[in-house]
Amino acid sequence: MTRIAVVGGGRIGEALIAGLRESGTEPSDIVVVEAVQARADELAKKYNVLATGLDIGCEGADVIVVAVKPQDVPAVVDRIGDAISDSVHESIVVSLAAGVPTQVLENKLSAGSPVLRVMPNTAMLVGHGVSAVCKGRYARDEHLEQVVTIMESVGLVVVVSEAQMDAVTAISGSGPAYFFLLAEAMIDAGVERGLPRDVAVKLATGTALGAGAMLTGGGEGPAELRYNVSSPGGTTAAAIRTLEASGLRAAVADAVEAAASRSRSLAQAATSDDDDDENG
Ligand SMILES: NC(=O)C1=CN([C@@H]2O[C@H](COP(=O)(O)OP(=O)(O)OC[C@H]3O[C@@H](n4cnc5c(N)ncnc54)[C@H](O)[C@@H]3O)[C@@H](O)[C@H]2O)C=CC1
Ligand SMILES: O=C(O)[C@@H]1CCC=N1
Repeated sequence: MTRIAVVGGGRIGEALIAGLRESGTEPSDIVVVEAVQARADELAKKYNVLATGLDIGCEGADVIVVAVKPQDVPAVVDRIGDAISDSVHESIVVSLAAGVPTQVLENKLSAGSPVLRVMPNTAMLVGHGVSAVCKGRYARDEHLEQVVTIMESVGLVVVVSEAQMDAVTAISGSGPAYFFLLAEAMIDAGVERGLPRDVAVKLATGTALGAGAMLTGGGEGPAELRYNVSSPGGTTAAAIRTLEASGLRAAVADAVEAAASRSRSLAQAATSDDDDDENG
């Protein structure tokens, strides 16, 4: 059994714990380290897992998942490094943080420590997460396999290079929010057309579920599926023309560039913190 310590029990830490529990991971194989005591207690109760301090949480952990804000990663990994430096047990350190390069973590740990990055998304909560995994400098293939296996228990996994992580973050890390915004807009538009809100919610969310299943069904691609909805001279063609004229594609491209750019700047923030530590 792989013992997993999740450091940071916020939104993504909880999504991981929930997905792991749902997929059958034993509660005794999960430990959560969360700075806010009330939140730690909440997670411990909800998922029947141990909530503890960082030293005890890291002790004997096979995989230590860092799920704190990017800006907090250097300080937290510093403490993890202290906690595991004397251990004979090898721990893999996995960062979920947007932007932060593996090198920042490696610099805080004993020489040669295996570090990987994973960019997951909140759909882990329902077993349909999408995660991209990349190895740091000292991680070997068996470390990669171990992390891929964990993330596969909560959804789909792709292996990428670290250079691709900003783009991944902008597509699948932040991506659920883009679909949620579209769903909100559809619901509000339905209400504007006179539908009761609960009916509009059912229509929009059920349509999202069906469209998602068709998109991931392994059959036709998105353009082909869209053509099949668009009857000649019909309603869909009229709607799509309006969406295109409103600049939907350009808006999506700009949004993805904004997210990737923000990811790059989070890297700079974490790297400068790292430099400060090393210089001072
Ligand atoms: N929310 C999302 O959809 C995704 C988030 N991420 C990454 O996951 C990380 C966390 O994001 P969220 O969960 O959204 O943030 P969040 O703010 O909800 O959670 C962070 C948690 O870490 C805790 N924390 C802070 N310092 C700590 C410490 N020293 N020891 C233990 N716990 C500590 C905080 O109390 C908080 O509960 C970020 O780096 C983000 O880039 C990655 C993919 C998706
Ligand atoms: O918004 C964020 O910064 C995090 C990373 C990807 C999704 N949520």
